Amino acid sequence: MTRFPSITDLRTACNNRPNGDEDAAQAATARQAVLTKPPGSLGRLEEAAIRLARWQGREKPALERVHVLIFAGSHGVTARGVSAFPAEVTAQMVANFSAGGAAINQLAKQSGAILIVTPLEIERPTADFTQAPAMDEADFLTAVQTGFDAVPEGADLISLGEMGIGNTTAAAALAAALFGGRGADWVGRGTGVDDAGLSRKAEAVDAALACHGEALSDPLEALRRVGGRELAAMFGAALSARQKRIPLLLDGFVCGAAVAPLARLGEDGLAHAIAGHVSAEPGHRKLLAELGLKPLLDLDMRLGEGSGACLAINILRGALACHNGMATFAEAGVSDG
Ligand SMILES: Cc1cc2ncn([C@H]3O[C@H](COP(=O)(O)O)[C@@H](O)[C@H]3O)c2cc1C
Ligand SMILES: O=C(O)c1cccnc1
Repeated sequence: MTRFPSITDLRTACNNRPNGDEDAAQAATARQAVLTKPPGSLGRLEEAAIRLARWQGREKPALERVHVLIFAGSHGVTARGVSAFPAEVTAQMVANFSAGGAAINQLAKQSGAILIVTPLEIERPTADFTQAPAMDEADFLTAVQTGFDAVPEGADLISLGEMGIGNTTAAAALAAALFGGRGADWVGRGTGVDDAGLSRKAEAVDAALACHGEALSDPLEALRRVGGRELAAMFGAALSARQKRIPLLLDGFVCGAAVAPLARLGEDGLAHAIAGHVSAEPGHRKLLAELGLKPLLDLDMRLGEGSGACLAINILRGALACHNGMATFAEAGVSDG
C-alpha cells in the first residue's frame, strides 16, 4: 500500500510513473489499419481506442468497470466574494449527490458508470490562500492520500470531478502558479459572477501570487498553497491511476488545474489522461493547450461535478464499439484499396 507520510514520500511517489503497454498500443494501431473503413476515418475515436489499449494493456480494451470519482472541499477564499453562490452550497450539493438529484447522478447512470462521492472535511474550509497556505502539510497529504486510495485496482477507466464553491478561483491561482501569467489571464465567471466578482477573482489570484512568491515554483507546493482539498484529492487519484496503469478521463478547468502539477513534475505525467471536454471557463482552453491535450467534447458546459468527463464516456464507448466490433477487410471480403 502506497503511503505519503511526508511531502518527500509524495515527491518520490510522483517519480514512479510506469509507462503504458507499447505492445498493446501497437496491436491496437495495427487493428485500426485493417478495419473496414478508410484509414483514419474515425478520427480521434481511433486515437482514443489506441490510448485505452495502451493503458489497459490489451489490444481490445473494455469499459465495464468505469468509476466516476467526485471529490468535494470547502474554500476559505470564498470570504473574498469570488463565487455567485454561498459556501454552504458545497455541503448542500454533497447531500444532493447522495439523494441522486444532481446532474452527475443522471449522467453517471446514463453512461453506465459507478459514481463515488468523497467529501473532504467540507465543514472545515481551507485557509484563505491570499494570506496563508490553503493547507498545512498534514492536511494536504491526507487529501492526496484520500484521492489516491479512492482508485480501485482493476478499474477500466477513472473519470474525475469535483464540487467546491470558490474552486474556480483556486484553479486559476494554481494555473497561474504553474504556467505563469496573472489573475486576469486565468479567471472566468465560474458559477456566474458579475464584472465586479470577476475583478475580485483576479485580485485574489494576484494577491495569492504575491503572498506565496517563489514557493509556487514547486508544483506540489503550488497545489498545497493555492489549491484545495478536492484538488489535492484529484491529483492523488490521477497519480494512483497512473501507477495502476488505468486510463484517466479529465473534466473541466478545476479538474485540469488539479492534475496539472503531474505534468509539471514530469513531461509524460499525464500520458494516461484523456480530456473529456473543454469547459466554457476561458482558462480551460489555455490550460489544455499548455498540457497538449485535445478535448473530446466542446459543449459550452461549465458545471464541474465531472459532468463533461462523464458525458465523454459515451464517446469512448462508441470508439470501442467500432474498435472491438468492426470486421476487418479480410473478414468481410471488402477490397482494401
Ligand atoms: C448549485 C451548484 C451546483 C454545482 N455543481 C458544480 N458546481 C461548480 O461550481 C463551483 C465552482 O464555481 P465558483 O468558483 O464560481 O464557486 C464548484 O462547486 C463546481 O463544481 C456547482 C455550483 C452550484 C452553485
Ligand atoms: O470547468 C470547470 O471545471 C468549472 C466551471 C464552472 C464551474 N465549476 C467548474
